[in-house]
Order: sequence, then structure tokens, then C-alpha cells
Amino acid sequence: MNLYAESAKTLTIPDLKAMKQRGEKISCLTAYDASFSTVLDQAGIDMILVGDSLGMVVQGHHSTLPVTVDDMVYHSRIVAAARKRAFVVTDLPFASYATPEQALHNAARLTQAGAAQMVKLEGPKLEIISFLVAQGIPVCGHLGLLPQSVNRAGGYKVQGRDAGQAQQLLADALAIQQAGADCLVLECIPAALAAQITQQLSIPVIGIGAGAACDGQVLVLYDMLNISIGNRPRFSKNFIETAAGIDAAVRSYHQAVKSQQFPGPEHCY
Ligand SMILES: Nc1nc(=O)c2c([nH]1)NC[C@@H]1CN(c3ccc(C(=O)N[C@@H](CCC(=O)O)C(=O)O)cc3)CN21
Ligand SMILES: CC(C)C(=O)C(=O)O
Ligand SMILES: [Mg+2]
Repeated sequence: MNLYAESAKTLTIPDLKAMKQRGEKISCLTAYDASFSTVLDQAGIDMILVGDSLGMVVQGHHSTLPVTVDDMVYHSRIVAAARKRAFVVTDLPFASYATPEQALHNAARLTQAGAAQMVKLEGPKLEIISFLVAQGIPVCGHLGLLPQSVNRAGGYKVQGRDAGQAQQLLADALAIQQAGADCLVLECIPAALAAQITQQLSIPVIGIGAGAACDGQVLVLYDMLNISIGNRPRFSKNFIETAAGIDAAVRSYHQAVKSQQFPGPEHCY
């Protein structure tokens, strides 16, 4: 028996980079449990994000701040164990990566023993990113709207609208790539700025409320299934209203991302 047969089926970072290079859009959704992980994987979703958005849609909190590393380890393990092909990324939660040592300790827990393949962290934390990468832990950056900084920002607002902010975001994106990140999420920024950043970076750029030019798209699963609590962001789309069920809705999203029909202008800033 080939010991590597199982892992060989799972998408890798080089696979994702090759998709960017050949212009194939990367489909991504969040998942937090084995059932949804299986549905997404069988629908062909390329990347599953175990997002700290679980603090809002699973735990019912008003922000992502109460989520702990223990919570993320638990959800990452059950999601990763259920999928065969999808690449699994997990969020380092609020205040879990303040120093390189703390970040390494927590990122190792999230990536060890069959958990996630990559950790995502919010903001241009260049020293933390390069330290994790040097230890062999793949990192996904996250710029634009940073939900873990909601108390400083005073709400969930579009970022990068003025020229100075836009220049800073582009500089931060380049610095994150330079620090060794293998992927970048852009959240809630003008489509034109996201297009410029995507074009200038060689690593895959996954957008949420960042326009159609990104290399891939991500949504919170419960938003596109229309079951999340409260108001949904304008950039999300209800895929269940035109589908026969959850599996069909996920397949419809996957197709819409691949064919560049999602996001449309109404989902962009
Ligand atoms: N269910 C859910 N979906 C998400 O997309 C999501 C979460 N939770 N939790 C973590 C963050 C928070 N996010 C949010 C939340 C609200 C808006 C929002 O209401 N945006 C306004 C724009 C406000 C402005 O004009 O500046 C919108 O109308 O879309 C955006 C992102 C994205 N993430
Ligand atoms: C919205 C995405 C990018 C995220 O970070 C999450 O689901 O936590
Ligand atoms: Mg998150």
C-alpha cells in the first residue's frame, strides 16, 4: 500500500499557484463541521476556510473576538478529516499571534496531526509571517476589512476607499508576499484596487467583497445558504433560492466562481 496515496489527492500550494497562473478561478467557502466539509469537497470546492466567523454563525456572538485557539483546533480537525481533495486553511483567532513564539505555538496546534494545511492571520504582521514560514508553516495574509479589529474600526466598513489607504494596502500586500505568505485574502475593498493587487502579486489572492478580478472567491457558507443570523453583507449572494437544496447551491456557487459570473457588479464596491 502506498502510504502517500491518501494525501496525494489533496490540493497543495503549488496546485493553487498553478491555478492562478493558468487563470482558473479558485472556489472557496467556509465550513466548520464534517457534514458541510463533505458537501463542499464533493461539489469540487477547491479551498475550505475554517473561519473564525464561526464565532458569529456557530457560536452566536456579535463578533469573532470570543473565538479561542481550542475552538479553532476542534473545528479544523473535524473539517480536515472529512474532506479528501479541498485545501484547508484555518484562522488564527483574535490575540493568538501577538509574538512569534505565541504564533508558532498556536499555528503548530492548528496544523499538526491532520488539521489545517495553512493558517490565516489578519493584518500586515510581517515579522510573525516570516517566522511561521521559516518554521515550515504556510501562511495566508488577510487585508482590507479586519474583523478582529472591529473595536478599533468602529464597525464592519469598506476599506481602501481613499488614495492614501489604497496605496498602503498595495504596499502591505507586496510586503506580506515578500515575507513569505503563500496566499492572501482581501476583504471588502474597492474592486479596482483588488484587481491591481491581484495583478501585482504572484501568490493567489482570494476576495470577499473585493470584486471579480481576484484569483478566487470566498463567502461565509451560512450567508450563501441564507441561514446566518441578522443582516448579511451586501457582497454575499443567496445561492439557495435558485437551487434544489444545499448540495445544488454549493455546486451553483462553484460554477459561478469558475465561470466568473459571481461576483457581479451588485456584490462589489
Ligand atoms: N456571517 C458572516 N459573514 C461574513 O462575511 C463575515 C462574518 N459573518 N463575520 C466576520 C466578518 C464580518 N464581515 C462583515 C460584516 C458586515 C459587513 C457589512 O455590513 N458591510 C456593509 C458595508 C458597510 C460600508 O458601506 O462601509 C455592506 O453593506 O456590505 C461586511 C463584512 C465579514 N465577515
Ligand atoms: C470571511 C473570511 C475571509 C474569514 O476570515 C472568516 O470566515 O472568518
Ligand atoms: Mg476570519
